[in-house]
Amino acid sequence: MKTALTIAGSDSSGGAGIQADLKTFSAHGVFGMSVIASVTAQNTQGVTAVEDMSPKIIDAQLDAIFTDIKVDAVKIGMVSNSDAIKVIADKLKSYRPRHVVLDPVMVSKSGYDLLQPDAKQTLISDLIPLAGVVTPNLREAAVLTDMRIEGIEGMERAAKAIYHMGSASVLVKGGHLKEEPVDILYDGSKLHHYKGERIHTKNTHGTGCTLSSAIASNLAKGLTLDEAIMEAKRYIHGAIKNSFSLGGGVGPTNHFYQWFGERV
Ligand SMILES: Nc1ncnc2c1ncn2[C@@H]1O[C@H](COP(=O)(O)OP(=O)(O)OP(=O)(O)O)[C@@H](O)[C@H]1O
Ligand SMILES: Cc1ncc(CO)c(N)n1
Repeated sequence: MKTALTIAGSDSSGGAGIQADLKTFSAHGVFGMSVIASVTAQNTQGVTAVEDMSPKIIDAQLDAIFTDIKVDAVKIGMVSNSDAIKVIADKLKSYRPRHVVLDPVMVSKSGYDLLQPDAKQTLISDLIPLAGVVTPNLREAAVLTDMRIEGIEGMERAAKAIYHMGSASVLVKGGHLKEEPVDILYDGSKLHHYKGERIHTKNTHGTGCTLSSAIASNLAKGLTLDEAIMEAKRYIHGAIKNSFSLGGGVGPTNHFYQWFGERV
């Protein structure tokens, strides 16, 4: 069985973060593992508290996995501070996993800061150069590049600018566009557009985590990056289409509709 590791934050309500990642890996038939970098107290209405794990326990979790198990793909999500980012970068440099998908999580859908402002520079200098693909949303791409991004042309410029920070490729996600949600990849030579059809629902908690974990799962299974993204877009479309209301706020994506029916 292929394996995938998520290095990210825990979402107590199960819609985003580590929990969304592990559900996505399972739905792809990939064995999921986790390194918890932060714990968030969170529900469908917002984040109320965050506690970061110490660099020491992040380091120990990474060693425990990599000294024993072959990791086919790594997905990195919320890592909120510089020290944690540095530990992760050091371990990736020594263990060299084949595929690294970096989702540069910065702000929750409800507006809570998940990346400390002074950690942005460390993310750029230490982690982006180790990524096979970086998957910022519009806002994250704007923060990383200090650019204003409104439409497709801005997304293309941002993808190129982030590529020049050192990652092998960049997928700027268009979920927050006013029009159809097209995602744009720059791989150093070409721009690729992955089109989607907008689904009108309030229940989009965890879409970014789900997409990056689906890409990591597909890479673990041996798909090319282009195939991995196309397949992940198909997966996120179904997961949003079958998303559901849970709690009083933004409900989660649905990973299991393929087995348990169109609606839960
Ligand atoms: N309403 C929607 N209908 C169809 N596809 C969508 C919709 N919203 C987002 N997507 C797709 O979902 C994926 C995640 O994109 P999005 O821009 O929402 O990420 P994100 O902002 O990082 O998510 P999160 O807020 O969970 O961190 C992208 O492939 C995007 O095109
Ligand atoms: C722990 C965690 N990671 C990522 C997100 C995405 O916004 C979130 N809300 N919570």
